[in-house]
Parts: sequence; structure tokens; C-alpha cells
Amino acid sequence: MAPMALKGVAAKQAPAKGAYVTFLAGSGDYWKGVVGLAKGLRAVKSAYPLVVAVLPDVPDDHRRNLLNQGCVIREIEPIYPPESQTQFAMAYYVINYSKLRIWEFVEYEKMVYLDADIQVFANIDYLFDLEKGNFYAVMDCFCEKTWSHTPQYKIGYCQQCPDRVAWPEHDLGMPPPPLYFNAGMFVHEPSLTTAKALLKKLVVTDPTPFAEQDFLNMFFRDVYKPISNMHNLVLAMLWRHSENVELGKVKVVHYCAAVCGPCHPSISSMQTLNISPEFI
Ligand SMILES: O=c1ccn([C@@H]2O[C@H](COP(=O)(O)OP(=O)(O)O[C@H]3O[C@H](CO)[C@H](O)[C@H](O)[C@H]3O)[C@@H](O)[C@H]2O)c(=O)[nH]1
Ligand SMILES: O[C@H]1[C@H](O)[C@@H](O)[C@H](O)[C@@H](O)[C@H]1O
Repeated sequence: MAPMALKGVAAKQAPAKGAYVTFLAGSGDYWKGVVGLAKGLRAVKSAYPLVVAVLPDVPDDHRRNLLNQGCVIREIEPIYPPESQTQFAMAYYVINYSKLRIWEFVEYEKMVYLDADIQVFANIDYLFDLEKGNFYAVMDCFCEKTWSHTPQYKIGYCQQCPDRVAWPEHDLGMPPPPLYFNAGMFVHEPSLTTAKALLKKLVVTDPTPFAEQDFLNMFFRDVYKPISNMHNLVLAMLWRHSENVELGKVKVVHYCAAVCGPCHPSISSMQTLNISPEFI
């Protein structure tokens, strides 16, 4: 893979303690999700700003709408795998490699990344106080059809309930896969050194179906610390592992579920699920 050169963004002053960050590409409806996120963070009285990492193809009027919501707009350069290799990643996820640019935001010490199809229902500012040096995110579920390309799905193994169908270590001759997080929400520390290392590694890594999510899982494997699923409740957890969900404690919901037809559904699933209007 040949990502574009890293644009050094040196922090001129001491970095601010933290900010939320999301990623926006294209002229579709995802900007509405960012508006919802900005309103959600305001509603829960977050003390930190929301930075939007935008690709050049985000239209001016969408950017204006986000500025009007108090967002900080940061344009980033796209990161594309070579066309000859994009078939290895799911087509609609290829653009998400550009998310890696948020490690360049060194004007902040720590950031909480949230996808635009996420909504925050309670204050999570305490995540900025987590111990440094780790990568924090919520463990994913392997039970949905989006996982059908994986051995986990074919075997019926899910890290959410590792005893339901045990990993056939003996038959396969390999241990269960390492813990795997959903990359729709995570806590990271921007650093130009890490940003460079990410791009360097990406150049020698073939794209895979879940694109940057697979890549980040591989890159941060040794420093990954799972946090409670109340910080990124992937909807499928409700019907696949309801025993692992304490609904009353959920603070952040991730509307990434195929509940409304053939299109990639995230924003429309927020609408279909009738998320209360003050949050959209
Ligand atoms: O056209 C697009 C596509 C994506 N996005 C941004 O990228 C995020 C991730 O895309 P999806 O919401 O479509 O991804 P999912 O939530 O379905 O999938 C999960 O897997 C992906 C694999 O690439 C990412 O890791 C993503 O963060 C993770 O939640 C969006 O929320 C949005 O912030 C856009 O702005 N425009
Ligand atoms: O488990 C999730 C879920 O299936 C999402 O729909 C998919 O987009 C994610 O990347 C995956 O990790």
C-alpha cells in the first residue's frame, strides 16, 4: 500500500489535554451524524471540543453546518490503498484508511475517536484521564454476516461468549484469535512518531476486509486494553449477546447494523430506530 506522505503538523504550543474526534468523507449523509454527535456531546455537557477530520471531498455547506455546531474542522489528506489491491477490503470501508491521519493531531494529548454513526447519551469525559500508553476500545462481536469471511464466523466462535462454541485449537493447530476491538470508538494519543510508524507499516500491509479496523487491531495488539461495552454499544450486541449488555449503563450507541435495507445503513438506521430528534 502506498499512502501519501505524512504532513508534519508540529504543535506550536503545549498540546491541549484532549478532544473528541470524528471522521467525515464525501457528500453523503454522514455529516448529519456529526451534527448529532456535536449536539449529543453538548447535551451531556462535555468539556472537550469535537474535531472533525474531513477529506477534501466534503462540500463547503456541510463544513459550514458543522462549524455552526461549534465543531473544529481539520482537513486531512486521503490515504488510499493502490487500486490493484482494493478488492481485498470491503469497498465501502476503503475510505476509512484515511482515519489514520488523526494520529497527526498532536495539538491534543489524547483523543476519543467516535464514528459519525455513533451517539453519546452520557458524559464520558473521564476517558481523557485513562492511563497513558494504552489503546482503549470495546471488544467487537463476530456473529453478524459482515464477518462471514472469517474463520470465527464459520466456526461460530465469538469472543463475546468464548465458551458457547469453543475455539477448536487442537483441530486448527492455532490459538484463538487475539482480542479484537471495534474501531468505531477508541481512545488514542496523537503522536507524529506513531503517525509515521502507522503509515510505514501500512505500506507493507495488504488491505483486508475491515480495512483500517483490521489494521489498527494488528498495530495496537500489544497495548490494547478493552473497556466496557457501554462506551460503544454495537447494536448487534442487543440481539447476539444481550446477557453482556447492561442497558441502563449504556453511554454510547453505535448504529452500525443492517436493519434497513441494502444500502450501507448507519445513518438511516439512526433514523429508522427513531433516535430522539434532539440528538439528530
Ligand atoms: O462515506 C462515508 C463513509 C464513512 N464515513 C465515516 O467513517 C465512519 C465509519 O464508516 P461506517 O460507519 O460506515 O463503518 P461501520 O460503523 O459500519 O464499521 C466499522 O468498521 C469500519 C471498517 O473500516 C470502521 O472501522 C468503522 O469505524 C467501524 O465502526 C463513519 O461513521 C463516518 O464517520 C464518512 O464520513 N463517509
Ligand atoms: O462487528 C462490526 C459490525 O458487524 C459492523 O457492521 C461492521 O461494519 C464492523 O466493522 C464490525 O466490526
